[in-house]
Amino acid sequence: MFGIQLNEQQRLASLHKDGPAIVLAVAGAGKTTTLCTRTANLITKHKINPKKIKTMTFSRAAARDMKERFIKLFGEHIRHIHDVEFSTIHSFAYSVIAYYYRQKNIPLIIIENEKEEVNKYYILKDIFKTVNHEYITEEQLEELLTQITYIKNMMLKTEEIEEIKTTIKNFALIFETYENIKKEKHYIDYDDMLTVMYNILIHEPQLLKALQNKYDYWQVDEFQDTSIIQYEILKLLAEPNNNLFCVGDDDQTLYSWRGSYPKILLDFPKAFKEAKVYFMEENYRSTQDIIKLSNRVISLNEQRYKKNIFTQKGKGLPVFIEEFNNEKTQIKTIIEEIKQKKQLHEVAILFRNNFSAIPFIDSFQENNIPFYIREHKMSFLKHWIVKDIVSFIEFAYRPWDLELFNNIYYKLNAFLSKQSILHVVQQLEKMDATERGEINVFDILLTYPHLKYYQKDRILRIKYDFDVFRRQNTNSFMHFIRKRLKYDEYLGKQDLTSEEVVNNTIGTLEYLASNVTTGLDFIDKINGLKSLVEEASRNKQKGVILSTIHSAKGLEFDDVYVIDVINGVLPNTSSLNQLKKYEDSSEFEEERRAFYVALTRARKQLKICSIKKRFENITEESIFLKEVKQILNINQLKPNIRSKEIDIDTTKIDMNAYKKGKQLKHKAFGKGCIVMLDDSIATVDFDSVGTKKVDIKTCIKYGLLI
Ligand SMILES: Nc1ncnc2c1ncn2[C@@H]1O[C@H](COP(=O)(O)OP(=O)(O)OP(=O)(O)O)[C@@H](O)[C@H]1O
Repeated sequence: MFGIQLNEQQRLASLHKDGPAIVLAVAGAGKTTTLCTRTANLITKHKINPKKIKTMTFSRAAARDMKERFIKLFGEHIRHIHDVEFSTIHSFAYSVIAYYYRQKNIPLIIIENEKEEVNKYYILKDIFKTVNHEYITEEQLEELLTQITYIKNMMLKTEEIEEIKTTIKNFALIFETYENIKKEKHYIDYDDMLTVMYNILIHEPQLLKALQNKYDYWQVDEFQDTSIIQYEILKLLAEPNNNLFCVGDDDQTLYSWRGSYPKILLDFPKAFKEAKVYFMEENYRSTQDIIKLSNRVISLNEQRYKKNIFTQKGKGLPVFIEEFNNEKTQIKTIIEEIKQKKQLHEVAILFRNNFSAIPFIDSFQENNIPFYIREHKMSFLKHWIVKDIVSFIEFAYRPWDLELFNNIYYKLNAFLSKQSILHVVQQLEKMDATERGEINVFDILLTYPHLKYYQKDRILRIKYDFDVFRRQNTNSFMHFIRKRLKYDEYLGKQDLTSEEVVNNTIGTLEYLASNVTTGLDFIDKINGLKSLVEEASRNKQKGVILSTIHSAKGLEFDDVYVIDVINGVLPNTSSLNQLKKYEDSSEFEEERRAFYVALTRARKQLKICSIKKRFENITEESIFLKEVKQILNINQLKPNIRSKEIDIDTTKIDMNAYKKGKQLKHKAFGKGCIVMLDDSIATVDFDSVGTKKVDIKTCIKYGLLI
């Protein structure tokens, strides 16, 4: 009726009206489409008030996308279409808590914002210091936060919390203290939104009843990422009619670290005996080659329900594997290819970690290529190592700035005591503003009477180094900070849970540093990137999409590049360690699911990109890439992809024709033009079949080059 030709399972699911139902489906099977159609059916066919339908999904961006899609599909048919609510369970919980606290006159203090005086980061750092008598590292703080999220989402009991695997000393005590402080002061963090809401629903039957009456139909997209507490909340809300309609795919579970519990998806029919189950295995998104590969990849996971994804679409373009020499050639090649594309918003670059995006953002800006970032939180730019490097450089130019000095003095390997710093503060207090603006903190430090001779030596040395560095004003600042100021040694001493993150952060900074001429330029670049990221994530302009795989869930694009497919990134180091040390494959399988999600985002063209060197370090081939090569039997194809031994006379190449993008004719593929020349390989964009790699000898033979 709405112009979409649904298949039988989709049709039945979209006509489902009352009682619980679950749609178990493969990627691209039309789960979201079915959920939207069902919503439209409820409104138009069964005359349900749009305000009575509540749909929830895993992220704010996903909720917004779903609403846009719903309006695009059914805007013409439904009058009050904007009344249908799409949200995350967290934002729904927040609105309930805010209402309840208002009624009870309880102050509601959210402690998520790092910039506010009271925030969870500060509280946890403080508790850690009191309990363990030492400062928490950024890595430990991250681990602590992840574990708190996990405990809350899994509704773990005290004895289970004590059993939890962690490197944090006195974890259970820290957790308990944190909970007590929040309770006493009415502080609420992100995870509490769920636990507090759950407790309200349990203890306030009237409010629960009101919510049950407010909505008649509850729907959940991406149900595989629902945690235990979210599930418990949903069950309470859906009572007594249990009009709970959920769609999901266990192969796309990506958030088990934060308590996603796909067993819920598969146990749904047991929990709701009267539940209707709909299965969907036909993919409507991608061409055959993409689907065949994705299916084979995910079939290598053991912890899954077997399904067989298929498509009726044509074979399409072959899946490309691109093995670049380093990150620079990866960027250069992809950018050159992108420049030839007409619909940039149909091109997505997907990555496992957001530091992979930084060099791309930098190059997109240089090449004037519009782009949109799905991730508003580019954690790389907020990373403590980035802050440290910026503080070092700024201090070199502002040696009187005590605040900067406070950020770095204990990272200089000078073993400075708190008393020596206090001495500096006291001396500064005696000076007037003009004097203060002219001194060098090191000079004051040297007047501290209790300095040991080796400390004096080190301070003089560091002061001298900073002076030389400032005078020279070159781009060797990374070397200066890492080697001369011995920041690498400081990093080596840190109790780091993720060496991978440190190496990649330093590597990315080295990459950015290689493109500037002075330390000050570098700071400008970092600040520029920060505003660029903010701008590009706010404005949903029609540009290339840069997204983590996690944020790309639910989306689709004509062309997809999955970049940095190397061991230590995809799959990540932690999953590889778990696998090697403990033969525990659960994390590794989650990484494979992430890879699967990335592959299945592509409609027409899929390129899996790896690099042999990353920031000058030799990389290890991704297990996933090896698997893909085996599946595609790529070793046989390899000579066609990169034919190394061609002896060509480069003087015969008409570079002008290439640069002007002159159209030339290939015997097999028809008209095309070369978009990129790399060693002995040309990337040719053919009108009929899209981009192909052709060795130059063939180009010459077929007249693409003369
Ligand atoms: N019956 C159909 N006929 C034609 N196209 C369809 C049909 N069902 C879905 N599609 C199209 O298939 C694509 C995938 O649909 P949708 O995003 O709803 O799948 P999904 O199961 O939610 O995907 P995923 O879980 O991978 O995010 C969309 O472009 C959608 O328009």
